[in-house]
Amino acid sequence: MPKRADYISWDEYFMGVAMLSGMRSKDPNTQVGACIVSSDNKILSMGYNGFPIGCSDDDFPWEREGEALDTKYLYTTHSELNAILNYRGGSLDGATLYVSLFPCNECAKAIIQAGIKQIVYDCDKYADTASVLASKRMLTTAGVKFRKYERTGRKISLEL
Ligand SMILES: Nc1nc(=O)n([C@H]2C[C@H](O)[C@@H](COP(=O)(O)O)O2)cc1CO
Ligand SMILES: [Zn+2]
Repeated sequence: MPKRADYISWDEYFMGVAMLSGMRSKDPNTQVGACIVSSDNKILSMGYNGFPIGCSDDDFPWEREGEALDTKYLYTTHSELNAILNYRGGSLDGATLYVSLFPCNECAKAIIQAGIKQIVYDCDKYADTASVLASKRMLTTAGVKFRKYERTGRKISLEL
């Protein structure tokens, strides 16, 4: 009997895990998920965007606009940083980051400093912002490769 032919690819698997992780986010506007993978295809860590541990999802603001202190932006940890910080195994040198939204400049710094060498991203909806332009400049200069995830159109259902 031949092996199954319709199994998911590595890219579908890791981006799928990143997106599943993003589904844990409480952010009402943008849910982001990240998955860090070793060069031999082992999942090392995952993360999603949210407030730091101990900072209640119910007490801190989810607003996008208003006084800076009353918006989420000063308080959220991005999925990529959470994935880096969640890793307890040692070095991330040479790893690949799968992320559902292109990393900002602050996460780019953490990615570079952690030794992550590739990024596979899905959405790039903030491509025109200074944050993402600065991010791409740093990543390119530091030799971190990035490529857009190629959607296959395959429906992956988790209905149980
Ligand atoms: N790469 C990213 N990873 C992230 O985890 N985030 C988080 C921060 C916020 O919680 C949310 C963005 O909110 P909004 O401005 O689209 O309503 O996504 C944002 C970016 C964008 O650079
Ligand atoms: Zn970020």
